[in-house]
Amino acid sequence: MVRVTVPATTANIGPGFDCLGIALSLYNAIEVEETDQGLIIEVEGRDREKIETNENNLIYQSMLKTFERVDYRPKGLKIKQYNNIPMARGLGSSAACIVGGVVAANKLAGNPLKKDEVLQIAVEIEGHPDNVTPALLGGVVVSHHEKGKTNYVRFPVKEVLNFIVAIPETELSTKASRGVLPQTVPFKDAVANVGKSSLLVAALMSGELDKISSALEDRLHQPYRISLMDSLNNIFIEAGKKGINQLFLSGAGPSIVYLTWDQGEKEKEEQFYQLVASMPEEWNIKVLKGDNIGTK
Ligand SMILES: Nc1ncnc2c1ncn2[C@@H]1O[C@H](COP(=O)(O)OP(=O)(O)OP(=O)(O)O)[C@@H](O)[C@H]1O
Ligand SMILES: N[C@@H](CCO)C(=O)O
Repeated sequence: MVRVTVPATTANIGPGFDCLGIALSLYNAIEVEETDQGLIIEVEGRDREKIETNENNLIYQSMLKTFERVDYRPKGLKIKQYNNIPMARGLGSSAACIVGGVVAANKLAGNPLKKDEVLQIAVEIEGHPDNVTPALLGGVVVSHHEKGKTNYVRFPVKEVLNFIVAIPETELSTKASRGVLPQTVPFKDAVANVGKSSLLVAALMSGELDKISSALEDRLHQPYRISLMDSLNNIFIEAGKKGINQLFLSGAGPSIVYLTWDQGEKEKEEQFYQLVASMPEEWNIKVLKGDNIGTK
């Protein structure tokens, strides 16, 4: 029996659209074993009622693609999922399934694939690299996929960083959230994002955390996405008025991350909690750390 744990991930981190992601201390686990025949899929934990337990299951599909790639044919499979990452909230639930499935299948086949080959299959399935790269590798990953190849640089996420994640009950699929993005943007907005995402990566890598606040502004996707949910709009506007600037939409949303590192921020953190609690929907808050291990 093979057991794989995969971290949640938060992608984009504001301006790093489709190219920046960080692994977080919230995990899904998958247990897989070969059987004599058939397919059994059991699911425990979050959102279990929304998950297909037949051949359409995303973990199974990811395993199948991997087995085909390495020419391995198990007679039957039993898959057990233990889910803590909420689906369709911007925390990389599908990425965790895809990476977990590919890694588990590779292990059952005797590990014929190297890590970068595992990553390649995961990116092909997910369609963008910014969740699956930190899910597999842990840490902060800057990635770009073109001409069938994913180039990336990975570095550790600083221990001092806290990721206060506000998760609404409302779901927002990545597909729907990508559907509201513009085909073109003003040149000045593109230039601003290049500058901000470059500054953000440099600050996260060097530890010059005081540079992060001004580097989190995004003009390519957040302005269009936060209009999808009144509370998202209200939280960003009200937080800005209170000088709470280290907020970003987690991946395609709707979860929001408040990035903190300074013990002196306690009052602002309390104001953030109160702001989220004042929203009409049910929001759940998790205080997470970065994960530097990735998939185990
Ligand atoms: N834990 C899971 N178990 C099985 N299938 C899943 C799981 N999470 C996601 N999926 C599959 O992936 C599809 C997309 O999932 P989801 O809506 O979570 O998208 P996503 O891109 O991962 O967004 P997010 O990052 O918000 O989770 C789902 O419709 C489902 O088929
Ligand atoms: N970069 C992707 C992240 C999805 O989690 C998006 O924003 O659509």
